[in-house]
Amino acid sequence: MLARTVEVTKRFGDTLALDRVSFDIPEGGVVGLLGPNGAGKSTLLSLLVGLRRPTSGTVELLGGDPRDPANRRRIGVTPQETSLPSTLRVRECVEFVAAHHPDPVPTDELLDRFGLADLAKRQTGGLSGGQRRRLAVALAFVGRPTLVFLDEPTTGLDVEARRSLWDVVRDYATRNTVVLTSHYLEEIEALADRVVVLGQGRILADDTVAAIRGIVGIHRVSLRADDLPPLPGVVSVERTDGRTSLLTTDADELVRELVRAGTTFDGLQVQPTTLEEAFLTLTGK
Ligand SMILES: Nc1ncnc2c1ncn2[C@@H]1O[C@H](COP(=O)(O)OP(=O)(O)OP(=O)(O)O)[C@@H](O)[C@H]1O
Repeated sequence: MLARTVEVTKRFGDTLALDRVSFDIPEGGVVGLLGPNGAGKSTLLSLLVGLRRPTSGTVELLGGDPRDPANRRRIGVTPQETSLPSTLRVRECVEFVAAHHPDPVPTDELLDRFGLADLAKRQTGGLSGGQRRRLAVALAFVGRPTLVFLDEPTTGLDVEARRSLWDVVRDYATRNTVVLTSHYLEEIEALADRVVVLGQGRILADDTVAAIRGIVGIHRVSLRADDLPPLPGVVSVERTDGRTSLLTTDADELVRELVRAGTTFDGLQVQPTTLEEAFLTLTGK
């Protein structure tokens, strides 16, 4: 086990950012943390990497305290927002970080791996947002970390840059371990086998990507009808202002069944649900 939290709660004043979160990071592969804005993903990472202390509960990193520098030296982190000294050149940034590690990746190799070789001499202040983001992610890998934490690593990257970063992460995770956060199931699907879904500070699901995909495939079908026949895949029903709203795992089949049953209805709408909505419905909160 590389890291774990046990019954971890984190409060910021009145805000309950994490609510009794227990979660393990075993060795090898990619763990995806998925959740909407404010779910607690960044807070969870900040506790795991020793930047913050939990209000209660315990956090372990590499068998010890995440605040111990000896443990932190073996991890790599890219926070959600990074500021790079604007007058330093790209190569100088990498060399600066490399100087803090006993066995860093050679600078040219790292720049090449992250598609930064042509930018080596540029000052970071002149880089585009996406180029800066790529450098910030690259810096997490300089020290050959056992465990890498990436908070929304591909924010601001174009499709090509995103795909090539995915390749690097995937390759790294064949020998080491990566934890990454994202709002997008697609990103996690491209990289991780396991997804931990956070919502309102709680773990809503911890499962394979395939299982989570099934849950997120839920749609909201809403319509006006007096009487509804039994319908397939329905996980919840709400009635407001004369409209009925059904959450279903198979919207197509539900609509076919409505027609087949000769139901009288109007105002039909089919919408994808948000992640949060899908999970909150399923967990009955
Ligand atoms: N330093 C802080 N002071 C006060 N509240 C905070 C602080 N950091 C986080 N929070 C609150 O804790 C909750 C969880 O925030 P967190 O940043 O962990 O969410 P997130 O899942 O990373 O969201 P996002 O996807 O927007 O980055 C939010 O309600 C946030 O407003």
